[in-house]
Amino acid sequence: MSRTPLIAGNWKMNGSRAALSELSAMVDDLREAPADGIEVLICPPVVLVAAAVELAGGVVAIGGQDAHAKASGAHTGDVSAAMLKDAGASHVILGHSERRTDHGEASELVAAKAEGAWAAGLVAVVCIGETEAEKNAGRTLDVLGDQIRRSLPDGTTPSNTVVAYEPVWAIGTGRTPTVAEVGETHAFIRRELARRFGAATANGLRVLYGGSVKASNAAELLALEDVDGALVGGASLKAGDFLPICRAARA
Ligand SMILES: O=C[C@H](O)COP(=O)(O)O
Repeated sequence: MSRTPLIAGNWKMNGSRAALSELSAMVDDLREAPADGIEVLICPPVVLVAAAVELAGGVVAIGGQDAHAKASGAHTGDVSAAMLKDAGASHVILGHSERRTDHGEASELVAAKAEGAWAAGLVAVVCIGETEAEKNAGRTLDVLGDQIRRSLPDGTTPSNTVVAYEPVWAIGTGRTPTVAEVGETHAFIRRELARRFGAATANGLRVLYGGSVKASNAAELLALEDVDGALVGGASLKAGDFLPICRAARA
């Protein structure tokens, strides 16, 4: 089955209204020379989502970086998926390792948030990944299998969910697994998805790789059979860094 590659940028807690000029540069470039057959998504801090949607003009999809599981209520400081949808977002990142670490988010909460995202009509980009200690203990596949079982709700489909594999130790460090390791891990994830949701769903689900993706390593990672795009952090902040990654994705 052919899966449309998705190149997603996660700005994390970076950016300001002035930084939206980088999004404008991405949009202008992609409008002039469309990356045919590729979807491009930028997830800015929540306060910039509405402005980003306007600037993106449908050329680049805009998403949030987290959302509460519920649609509304007494949850000071939180933002719901319905609010992101209302602001024009189409996707939301859930269960990023920084949320799991900084806010103690467990896989069950991530699954509840995914259901909340679906109810609002957003695509959930659900993140999984092992820590360095787990990798060194030889537990990578166990950890990923467990996160797939508990973070992805029944009802996961290729149209409501994207999976992002991010080895925690590769995030923002400049270190990545070897290309062969990424290929093997993604093949494992695809097999686990098939066990959980059946072959047809697993073959349709996009599985992104994230962790120190940059222009110089994007092509070899994105050429792998089971890698359907990238979740890019640092290299998504500047158009000059991000656009070459988009161009490296196979259509
Ligand atoms: O969500 C993005 C990832 O955490 C990757 O971040 P990075 O590209 O800066 O390593």
